[in-house]
Parts: sequence; C-alpha cells; structure tokens
Amino acid sequence: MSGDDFSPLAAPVRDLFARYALPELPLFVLGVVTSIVGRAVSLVPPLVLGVAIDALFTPSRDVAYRLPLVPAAWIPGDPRTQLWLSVALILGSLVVGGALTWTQGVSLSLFSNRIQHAVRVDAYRAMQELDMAFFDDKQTGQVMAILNDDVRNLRMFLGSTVSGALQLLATVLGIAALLFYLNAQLAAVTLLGVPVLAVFTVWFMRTIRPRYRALRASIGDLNTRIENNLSGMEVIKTSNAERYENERVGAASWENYLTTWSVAKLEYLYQPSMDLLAGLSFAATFALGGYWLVVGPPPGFSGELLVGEFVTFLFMTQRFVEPLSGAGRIVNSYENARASGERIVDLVERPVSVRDRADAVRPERVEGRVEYDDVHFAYLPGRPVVEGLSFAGEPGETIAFVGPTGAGKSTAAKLLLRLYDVDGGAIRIDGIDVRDLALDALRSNVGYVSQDVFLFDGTVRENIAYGAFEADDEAVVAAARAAEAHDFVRNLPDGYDTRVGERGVKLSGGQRQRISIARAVLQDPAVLVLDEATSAVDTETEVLIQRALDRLTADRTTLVIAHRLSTIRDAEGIVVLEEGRVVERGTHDDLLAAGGLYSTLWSVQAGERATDAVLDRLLRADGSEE
Ligand SMILES: Nc1ncnc2c1ncn2[C@@H]1O[C@H](COP(=O)(O)OP(=O)(O)OP(=O)(O)O)[C@@H](O)[C@H]1O
Repeated sequence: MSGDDFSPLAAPVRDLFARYALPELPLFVLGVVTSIVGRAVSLVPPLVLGVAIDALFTPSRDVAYRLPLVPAAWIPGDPRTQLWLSVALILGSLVVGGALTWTQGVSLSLFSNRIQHAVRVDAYRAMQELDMAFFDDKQTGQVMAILNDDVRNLRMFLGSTVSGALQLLATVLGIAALLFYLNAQLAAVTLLGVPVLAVFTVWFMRTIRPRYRALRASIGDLNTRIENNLSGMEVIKTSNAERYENERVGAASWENYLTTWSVAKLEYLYQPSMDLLAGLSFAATFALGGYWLVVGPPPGFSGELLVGEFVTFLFMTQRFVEPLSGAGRIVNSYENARASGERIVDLVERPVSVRDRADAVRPERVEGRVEYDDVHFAYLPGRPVVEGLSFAGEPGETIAFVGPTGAGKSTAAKLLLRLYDVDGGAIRIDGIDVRDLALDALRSNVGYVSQDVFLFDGTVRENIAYGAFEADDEAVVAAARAAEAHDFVRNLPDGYDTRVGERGVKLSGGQRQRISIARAVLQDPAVLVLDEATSAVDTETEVLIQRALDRLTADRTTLVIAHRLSTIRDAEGIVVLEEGRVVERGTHDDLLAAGGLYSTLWSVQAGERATDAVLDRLLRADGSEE
C-alpha cells in the first residue's frame, strides 16, 4: 500500500490544489459555503411539512407547532397564522435557495475556470522550456492531451468535485445529526449502511485507479496518431495509405474504447450498487417506521412515533442517502483528476538541463569568434554522435561541415545554439562558454536557417518578422529584398499580408527558403548556423537563393552544413566529419590536394561515377550497410 493511500488527496492533486486553488480561495469558500447553506435551506420545506401535518392537519391537534432552533416564544399561537408562517417559510426557502444556487454556480465556475487558465498557461510555459530531447521522444498528441484533456479534467474536479465533496460531508453530517435529533432509534437503522458504503468505495478507488491511468494514456496515443496523420496527409494520399491509416487509427481508437470500457464497466457496477445500498437503507427505515406506526414499536424500540415526524424523517433519509450514492461520482472524478494531475505534474516539474545558469552573462552583441574545443555529444548514452570535434572560426569567417549523411554535421551545429548541451569539451563564442551565456542572448546572437523551413500559419510579414517582432514595415521589406523575396511576395495576392497556410503550404519550397533567409537577415545575428537545403530547386531559384545567402553570410561568422560542395569553395575552413569524428580539415584546395574523403565527395558531386567502395564509405555512417 503506498503512503498516499492514507491521505485524502494524492500528492499531485494536493500540490496542484495548493499552487493554483489557494490564490482563488475566496471564490472557493464562497462557493462551498453557499452550497452548504443552500442544502440546509432546502431542508426547510420537509421540516415545515412534518410539523404542519402533526400540529395543523391532524384532527386531534394535541401536538404543539414547534420548529427546530426557533424559540417557542417566537411562534404565533393562532393556527391560521401558523399556516401562513409555514407557507412563507416554504416560499422564502425556495427563493433564498435559488439565490444561493446561483451564487454557488457562479463563484465555483469562476474559480475552476481561472484555475484551468492558470494551469494551462503554466503547463504550456513549462513545456516550452523543456529540453529538445523531450520533444524528440514525446509525441505531440500526448502533450496536446495534457494541455487540453488533463487540464480540463482538473478544472471539472476542482470546480465541482471538491466543493461537491465538502457539501456531501456537510450534508451527511448535518442530516445525520438532524436524524438523531428527530428519532435516534430510527436514525441508527438508517446509518447502518454507511460503513458498508465506505468499504465498497475504498475497493472501487483502488481498482479503478490503474484503469484511469491507462485511459488517459490511450487518449494521448489516439491524439498522437491523428495529429501525425494530419501532418502527413500528403504522404498518406500519395502512398495510397488511406486503408493502412484507417486501420492504425482504428486500432488506437479500439485501444481507447477498451480502456474507456474497463473504466465504465466498473463505474456502472459501482454506481447502481451504491444506489442499491442507499435504497436499502431507505427501505429499512421505511419498513421499521411503518411497522412502528401501524403495529407499535418494533422489538428493541420504544416510545411514540407521529405521522408528521415520520414523514419528515423519511424526507430527511432521502436527503441523506441521495448524496451518499453521489459519493460514487465524486470518487470517480477524483480518480480521473488524479491520473490527469499526475500527467500535468510530470510535465510541469520535469527537470530541464538546457537552462540559464544563475550567473549567466548577457552580452549585447558578440564579435563572433566561434570555437569548438574537443566537443563530445551523444543523443543516447553509449552511442556518440560527435567525438572530439575541435576547430575555431574568426569573426566573419565561414566554416563548413562536410561529410557523409548521418556523420553528425547538423548535430554539431545545433550544439552551438544549445538545442542540446555538449557531454564533454566546450563550445565558446568570443571565449565565453555557451553554457555561461543566457539562452536569449545566445540565440539572438546566433541565427539559424534550417533546411526544414518552418513557417507559421500567418502572413508573410509575420513570418519574416518572427523573432524580431518590433521590426517595422520598412525593415521587413529591406530584409525581403536582401533575401531575394521581395519580388515574389509583391506578386502574391495580398503581398506581405498574404497568409502562408499551415507550415507555409501555400508557398513553394524555394519561396519558403527565401522567407526564412529574410527572417535571418532581419535578426542580423553575429553568428549564423546555416543548414543548407538538400532539396533541389530550379536553377534560377537556386541562383537567387545563393545570392541571398552570400549577402546573408557576408559579414558574419557562419557555420554551414554543406551538402553541395560548390557553395563552400571559398570557405575559410572546411571540417570533414565521418561518424562524428574529424577526418580532414583545411581549405577546399588543401583538401582536394590531400586526395582524401573530401576529394572523393567532390569528384562524386562533379559527376564522376563512384566505385562501390566509395559508395560504401559515403553510406556507412547512415547504417545502410546493416
Ligand atoms: N534527435 C535525435 N535523437 C537521436 N538520434 C539522432 C537525433 N538526431 C539525429 N540523430 C542521429 O545522429 C546521427 C547524426 O545525425 P545528423 O543529423 O547530425 O547527421 P548529418 O551529418 O547532419 O546528416 P545529413 O547530412 O543526412 O543531414 C544520425 O545517426 C542520426 O540518426
């Protein structure tokens, strides 16, 4: 048995409640108090009814008109006034009850929605700061499920379940006391079912907990599959994969059906059993009280029972057993919220390794001297991707990474931006270890133009100014001109206000690349990481892009991941990587003269037919030989 089984709230739910609910406590208290008072007020009609039956409507009329908690001196003596008092009390309690219900609804709804907003925003912020490694592993759908479904579950739990539980507790205790006040002997019979209900509820909670965890995970899996497919719709269609994907989505949905069913079948066993137990309590009370009225006190009972008293008692019993059977819903919502709470806490409190140090430095603008000093890195322990990489580039120089596919070129470049942190050695800019720079200062000084251009759904202007949000129109147009994008943008239906569609689908590959170059021009960083595009564009576009890139890289230190060697002939330094290690370095001419891997790559790109041995070497790093 785990420790938190003894606690009324499991740690994640408790922590989330403490962090988010405490600041909104006044609303919560208002909601709970009005709900409890509302419950109490709703007891007035049956109480008054019972009193009226015995004191006013029973012909013998030897019973005095008495109301609990009201001094006898305040009660009028005249039966007619007593009747109108009864009517007024019933009407008044209905009006007050309505007002209380409204207040309760509004305050609890405000309370839970504010919490939902705060939790969602915080969870998003925390998620955005997580290491890239998290996003490499975690599926989008799972994260979406946390930010949507799990946060919503928590809201429903905080908004109605917590207050519902407190209300239930108050009602059950209050009515139990009232039942004892009305008739202690009958009350003992009514309350007999409570321990049985409690034991049954504990069993239910234990059994349903793992099922809720599985259910929450299956929702994440299903979201992931659908999200993946939406992103890859073009591939699905062109690969005739619709049937295959129907089956995969069907399988994920079936898994979700099974987990939902495993929760539901337990719920539908629990809820009616609770209703039945509660009903049995009511039936036992009715049977014994009825016997008492018709025959006289049952064995073990003594005294007199009046009809009105019994009617009130039965109404109260009904009010007592009703919430008891509702305990099922509360427990159920709690277990659901607990599974969601665990997932939210797991996201929000996940340790982050790529973050600012306490004494991080924030230089305004760096000169741009870049130095890799014996850098080591592995995505997975024991599988090094970069091993002992060292080189230096002076401000304004271009350093090119060249090598077979999978050699670690992109990885080595991403380390400069701290998308990942090195495992060994150091990367320095102007002599400062990048881990000592504040992340925002580092990334505003190091631009990144990737081969997978990502545009956000929005206008061309918004996409160019992404990251340089304060740039004015003039600067945006100047950047577009420098990136050879101005002419085509001007010819788009709405010019700079044209929407590019999700991921920029409404633009061609070459157009997207030029927008991303314009983005970098506008950012104007001292250092640039340029992951050269591999996809072919037509010659004219290629010339435009090359001219734009030449302008972009002219006065800044550039690390270029080169796929076409013709573009880096003039680079000050070329680092040839193979399987994460530097195998050659030098200028284009040096490397050609050396006759090593670079010159082989060069001759292959120049159109010479590669021998099988050369092809093997070029592909080895990619694992293609296995
Ligand atoms: N996020 C990741 N998680 C785990 N392994 C990765 C990740 N990204 C890349 N790798 C692996 O690291 C190795 C180097 O990849 P990298 O992208 O750096 O190579 P590259 O030289 O840039 O290749 P290419 O020229 O094909 O773009 C590859 O074996 C790849 O499978």
